Amino acid sequence: MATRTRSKKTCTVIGGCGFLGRHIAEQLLQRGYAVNVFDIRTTFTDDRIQFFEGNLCQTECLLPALEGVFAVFHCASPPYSADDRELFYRVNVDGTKILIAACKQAGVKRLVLTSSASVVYEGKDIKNGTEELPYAAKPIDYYTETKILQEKTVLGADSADLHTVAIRPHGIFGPRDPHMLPTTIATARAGKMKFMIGNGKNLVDFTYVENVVHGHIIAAEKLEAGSPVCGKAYNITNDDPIYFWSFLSRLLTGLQYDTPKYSIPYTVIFFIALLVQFFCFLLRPLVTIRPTFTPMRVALAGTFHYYSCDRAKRDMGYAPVVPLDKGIELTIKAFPHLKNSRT
Ligand SMILES: NC(=O)C1=CN([C@@H]2O[C@H](COP(=O)(O)OP(=O)(O)OC[C@H]3O[C@@H](n4cnc5c(N)ncnc54)[C@H](O)[C@@H]3O)[C@@H](O)[C@H]2O)C=CC1
Ligand SMILES: CC(C)=CCC[C@@H](C)[C@H]1CC[C@H]2C3=C(CC[C@]12C)[C@@]1(C)CCC(=O)C[C@@H]1CC3
Repeated sequence: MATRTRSKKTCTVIGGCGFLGRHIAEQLLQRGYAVNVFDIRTTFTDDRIQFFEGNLCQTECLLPALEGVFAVFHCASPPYSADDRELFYRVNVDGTKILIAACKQAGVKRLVLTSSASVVYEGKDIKNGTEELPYAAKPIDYYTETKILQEKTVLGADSADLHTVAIRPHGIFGPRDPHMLPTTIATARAGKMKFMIGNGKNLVDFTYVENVVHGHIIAAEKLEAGSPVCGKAYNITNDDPIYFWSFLSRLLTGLQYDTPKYSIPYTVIFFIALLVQFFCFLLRPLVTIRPTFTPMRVALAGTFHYYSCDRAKRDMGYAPVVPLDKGIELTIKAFPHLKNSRT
């Protein structure tokens, strides 16, 4: 049972049992806040945290977790790999509207949304992209389509009653990451990490989770009447783009797997991924096949996508707190169970 001191400000983390949400909750505790976690599942226990299990689409579940709260961090979402349009719309779009209304009802004054830098990405190169870029007219998947609608809704709700801000991280990695590192290792274990997509020289942002957390917390602290952060979106990265394949190779070598030795031209593999997607679609009535290399993953692996975080530096004094090399080292250390046992 969480013990509360009157003097402590309380924050609620929606999606606080997920990868990023749990890191936000733990860092808030470190910085002296009391913490509520709201999630549809409970994945860990901590005596200092008050847990609320429920669906954010239900106001009656949300309200008890929002009473008397200083700031709400909204980082709940279905996983980006879920191929379920209806679920994305229900949680990211409808659920976010329900959360905004519940925040207003509970008198919450600050709402920080975890958006994504990919709201402006259409599968084509982005180099040092700023927040001024237009939203993707053709988002690469339902995940991105609903992240755009979610961000517009949250920023549009900014008012004197409820101040809002959207943080746009990119390629989050770190201890307990359930996505990037496990997918990379699973691909290597399946023997599918033999080829590099393109020439390997496409720069991409990979952001250590503690930097993403730091961006969220300083944004919440700045979120008050008259502040430039109200109603705005902010890219939060490590400010140190790296070649996509160098990054993956460092994770692979760190866990003692071989790195890709050959490369295939980007357009060739993109075309193959499109063909595979088409055949999977034709076969759908008979069998469901989930290919590893979808056109979306090929695009993410073969194009430039790195972003400027100058706006966050200027408006909220953001600077990464963990350098990329250190982040990679800490991440590798956190996954001893994924080390290659065959070497
Ligand atoms: N992982 C990445 O590289 C990036 C993630 N993001 C965003 O960061 C946020 C957090 O992502 P992760 O921590 O990686 O994902 P995650 O899947 O680890 O965490 C999401 C959490 O939301 C919870 N959730 C889902 N639906 C819910 C519902 N209806 N009600 C209550 N809780 C619900 C899940 O149970 C889970 O614990 C998401 O909004 C995602 O779009 C943005 C950019 C990059
Ligand atoms: C080729 C191969 C097997 C690569 C493995 C790494 C990928 C799993 C990641 C590389 C770039 C990542 C990324 C995301 C998820 C994981 C990757 C595809 C996001 C789609 C996660 C959600 C977002 O908001 C945007 C991210 C962009 C980069």
